[in-house]
Amino acid sequence: MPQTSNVSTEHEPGKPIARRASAFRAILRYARPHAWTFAAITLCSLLGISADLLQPYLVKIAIDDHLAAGRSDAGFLIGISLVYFALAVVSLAFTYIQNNLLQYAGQSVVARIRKDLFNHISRLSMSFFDRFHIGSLVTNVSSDTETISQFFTQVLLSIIRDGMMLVLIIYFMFKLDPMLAWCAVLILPVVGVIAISFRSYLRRTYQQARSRLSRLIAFTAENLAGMFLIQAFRQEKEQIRRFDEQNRDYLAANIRQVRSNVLFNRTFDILGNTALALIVWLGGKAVLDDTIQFGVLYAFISYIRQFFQPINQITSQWNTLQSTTVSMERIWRILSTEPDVRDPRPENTAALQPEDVKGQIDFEHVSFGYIPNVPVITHLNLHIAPGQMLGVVGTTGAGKSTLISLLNRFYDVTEGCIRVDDRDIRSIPQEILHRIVGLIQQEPFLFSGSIIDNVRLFRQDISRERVIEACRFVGAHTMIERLSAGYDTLLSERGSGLSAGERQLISFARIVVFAPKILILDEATANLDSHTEQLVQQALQSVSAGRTTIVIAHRLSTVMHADRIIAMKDGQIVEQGTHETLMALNGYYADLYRHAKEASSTG
Ligand SMILES: Nc1ncnc2c1ncn2[C@@H]1O[C@H](COP(=O)(O)OP(=O)(O)OP(=O)(O)O)[C@@H](O)[C@H]1O
Repeated sequence: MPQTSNVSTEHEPGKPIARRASAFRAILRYARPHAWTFAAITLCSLLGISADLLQPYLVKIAIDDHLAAGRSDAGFLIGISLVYFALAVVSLAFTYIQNNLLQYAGQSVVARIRKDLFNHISRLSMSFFDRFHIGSLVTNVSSDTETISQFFTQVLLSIIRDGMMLVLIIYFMFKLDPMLAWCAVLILPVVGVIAISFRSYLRRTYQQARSRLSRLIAFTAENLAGMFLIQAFRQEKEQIRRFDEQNRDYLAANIRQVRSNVLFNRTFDILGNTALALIVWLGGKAVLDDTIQFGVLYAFISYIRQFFQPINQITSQWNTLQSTTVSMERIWRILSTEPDVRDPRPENTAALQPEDVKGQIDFEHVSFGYIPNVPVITHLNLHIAPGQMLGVVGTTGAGKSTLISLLNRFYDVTEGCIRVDDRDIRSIPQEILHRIVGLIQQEPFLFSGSIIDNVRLFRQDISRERVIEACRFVGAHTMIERLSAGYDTLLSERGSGLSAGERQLISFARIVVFAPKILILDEATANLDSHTEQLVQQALQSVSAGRTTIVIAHRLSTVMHADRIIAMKDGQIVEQGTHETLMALNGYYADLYRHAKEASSTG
């Protein structure tokens, strides 16, 4: 089957470490164009840290070589103070430059990832959207990219800056006193063991919190979209109960995550303080025994304080690193998903321009199923002549919409082929195919924006005059003129300020502007009252002239006047002909017609 998944699902077995590593490498490649900036950040960090770490050493020189030695060289002390001040300024300047560069590079990298992610999702096939929750995708585009941003702006800085700081502190400590330095450094393996043993637990708690948040977002989005239905069926209480349950789950997971983070960080604080106490005791004893000078102990205590700062930083960034690897993996899972429906290779591409298309459609032995081994369409043959209007009827689940999805190449056929003007649609680039085939759905989708932009789908090369002309053509002009700001009226999300018929007329105008040679209406008049349906029917007459038109309808009155009607059942065409010939057959279509009539007279 063509729709076998290329996407790993949440529960996919496999090699998580290898998968995580390849996701990490792939995301890191986004930093490549900024390699020089990252090199400059490293240099600035090195200079800033060196300036920081030289300060205790200067104090040591002042104490041991001058104050303790009883020299009264005020000029020298002033000199040391000035150098100390200059070092502080140098450290500040380089830290400032380094932070600015890092924010610039990090945010640019993430903006690029976000752009690629959105572009990629837009190109993915419908089968991908069948498998992925919209809520999860929203989380991927918004919060996962934000977590990756933290990696580039915090974690990477910590690895560069704190890593170098740790090495330099160890260098200075050994230079001052190897015995005390060994005591400090021996603590490092303990730190390592604690970090590793916490690692998998922290990752698990983080993953749990994330997946519960995704679930909560998906639930909220779905409920907001279906609020009409929830209220109509008085399901508010049940939905609130389910929301509460998921909200509590998320809260519990979040608290678990925060608790384990705090435990992790406090363990490090205790470790740091223990080391400090040890050094004060050992170092103090050594000063009393006169084996080291007081200035050395002072500098050593300063370094040991700073020693735990980078370790603490790196380990606390460890948590962010955990979240980042999860986010990188989730984003990479999407970025590495290949669309099931692909454009043809250049050598297989049919030379077909939308304006030259006549509009002939052929389905040849077409079979298809959404799920492997569950066929929805089987060995279907259908010829539609250019300019013909074809009505498609059938009971629910018969496969009518699937037929349309296949013609649009939202999915690829499993067997057989579909041709437009004798060209296999798999040889037509999708961009061209979608200019040839226009689709009007039962619930036309309108974006937040003006009416003008909704008709021309934000394409600035389509003039306002052309939009107005199209609206006049479908009979929407008077209705639009009556709106508060006419064509510039801003529609709220999904056009909720307009009636179903008005939204439908706007989508007809869209078709006129984009002028596809083949027009598909999927139950486009199902939601309309009879007066609005009449308006839309008139618009349909005007719009379908000169176009091959396929009309899927539950209301058989919509397709009665079609040139030909096909009646579908279980993914096959069981009858076809004009309304009159099908009625004369007194078979499946006639049955549907009678049922529809009875339903409308009792309704
Ligand atoms: N995205 C999908 N994933 C899995 N199965 C699907 C999907 N879309 C449709 N189906 C199944 O395919 C079959 C045909 O569905 P289709 O939507 O084509 O029927 P239809 O004739 O248009 O029905 P209706 O008149 O109710 O819209 C149904 O059994 C349906 O459950």
